[in-house]
Amino acid sequence: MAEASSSSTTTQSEKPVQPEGTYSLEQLKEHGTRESLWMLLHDKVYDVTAFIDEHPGGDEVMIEEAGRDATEAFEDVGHSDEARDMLPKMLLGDFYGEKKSKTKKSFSSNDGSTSSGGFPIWVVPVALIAAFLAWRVFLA
Ligand code: HEM
Repeated sequence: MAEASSSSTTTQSEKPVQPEGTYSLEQLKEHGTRESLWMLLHDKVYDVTAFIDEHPGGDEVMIEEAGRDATEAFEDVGHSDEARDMLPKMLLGDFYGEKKSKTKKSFSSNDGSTSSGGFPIWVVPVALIAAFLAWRVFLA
């Protein structure tokens, strides 16, 4: 009854609210058997349970890709337009969140690079010494 959700102090600090009709990796993983088989193709989640036995490429490959991102496998086969036209019927919704369980891909800008605005501090004295030596050599 009480509809007092004005400025609710949500204690959900980490996770943003998942939009309705979207499916997360966790949900996808829960449907990884032939009893209930979901797969992710091009950021969309499909329920392919009823299609497993009808799949011209066999059920094994489908089960292998169950509950995960099957985009690469699907594209590697070079499925026909006919195959792609079957997809909308099995569509559940959009994918939500990260596809992989957070792979650490932090690019720590390595020192030593002369990239814009950041060269090692020792370059300055070395350059000065080199300049000084060059000056001496040419004047000698
Ligand atoms: C819902 C998703 C999928 C649909 C609707 C689908 C549909 C089809 C269809 C219609 C074919 C017949 C050939 C064609 O028209 O391209 C086929 C063949 C095949 N599919 Fe799928 N497929 C799906 C997912 C997958 C996945 C995830 C794999 C994993 C590798 C896969 C592997 C194959 C293979 C190996 C063939 C046999 C190709 C051949 O013998 O020439 N399919 N699929």
